[in-house]
Amino acid sequence: MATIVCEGLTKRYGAVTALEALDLTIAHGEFMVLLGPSGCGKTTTLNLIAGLEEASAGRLLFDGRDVTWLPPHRREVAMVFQSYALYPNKTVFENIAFPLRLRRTPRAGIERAVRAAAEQLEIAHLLDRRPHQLSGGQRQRVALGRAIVRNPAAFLMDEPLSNLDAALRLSMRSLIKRLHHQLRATFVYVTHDQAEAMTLADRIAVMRGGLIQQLDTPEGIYERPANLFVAGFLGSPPINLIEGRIEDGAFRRAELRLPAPRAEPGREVVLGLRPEDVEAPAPHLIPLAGRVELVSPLGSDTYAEVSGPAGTSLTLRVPKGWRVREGEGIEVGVDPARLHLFDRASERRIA
Ligand SMILES: Nc1ncnc2c1ncn2[C@@H]1O[C@H](COP(=O)(O)OP(=O)(O)OP(=O)(O)O)[C@@H](O)[C@H]1O
Repeated sequence: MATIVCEGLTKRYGAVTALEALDLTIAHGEFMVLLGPSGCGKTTTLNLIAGLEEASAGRLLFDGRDVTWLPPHRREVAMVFQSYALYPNKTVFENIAFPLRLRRTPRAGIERAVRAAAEQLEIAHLLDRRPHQLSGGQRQRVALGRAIVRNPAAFLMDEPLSNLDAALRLSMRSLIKRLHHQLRATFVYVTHDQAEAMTLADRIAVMRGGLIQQLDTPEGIYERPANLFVAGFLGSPPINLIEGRIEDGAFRRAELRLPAPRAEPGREVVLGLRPEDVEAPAPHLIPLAGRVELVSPLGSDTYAEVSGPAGTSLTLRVPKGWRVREGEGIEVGVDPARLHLFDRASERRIA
């Protein structure tokens, strides 16, 4: 296990700043997910931690020890890539055994470690095969096995599941979560998939443009997004964002009026309402009415595109048991405590 500390970690490629003075502490045994759109600096961060790239500025500490200039093989971290990076001519056994052969581990030790990892990953029956005789999911298990036998202080994973189909991604996600519980090692995991981030992470660092936008638990990020970018990036279907102004302790946009007691008057704001934060109307809820334009039944849930008050277009989750039809009216209730409010200019959360 290792605590990983990034202190002002910066990476420039010529004029491009891929990572801007990143401060991040990853605790012993923590599952940290770096989440963000393409080009936000996730892979750069992981490569710097692995030692595959050199920092332009800043420091990297493992358990208090400065490793900024240590070569990758002396960092005791294991990297797992999207592409698996297996040796095509070696068997599964030899692929997993490879790092131990490099270390000149005695044969009995190799045999024991490879078998144990293969059992853990449920690929013990595949040890004699070669990579081309395996499915994508099995190949990724081999890559994980090769990482496990090294017994590293930290596992670094760069989009390890993105080459797999949806069903397999789900089962591999569970496997990785189980491995984290069993191994009790520090995991740093890069993805642009919000569902993967939410289900795996102890904490998520949401990144954009080489900067961390928010660092919090999955619940914290979802319930209290720090800014408009984070609010829009997490949630499927995405959060409804409505521009308006604060007047008399309320959010106002034409005839639409919602309580916003904590915001200062005159402020230009954006109101956030998650599609699932509506329910059947009730006395303690604010009524919200509109016309159903489109119904999307997804099996477990049904969503409606609704033309709402003040020219808004909203996506709402239809309350359980309701039947809604396109072209008809709909009225739901909104709990004011579930609304999000952001400053329009700074895009930061107000309440
Ligand atoms: N070797 C390089 N030379 C020049 N620019 C680079 C290099 N590697 C990365 N960059 C730039 O640095 C920025 C961050 O890249 P990085 O790969 O860390 O992003 P990412 O969030 O991992 O994206 P993706 O999900 O697409 O892999 C991008 O603007 C990218 O174009």
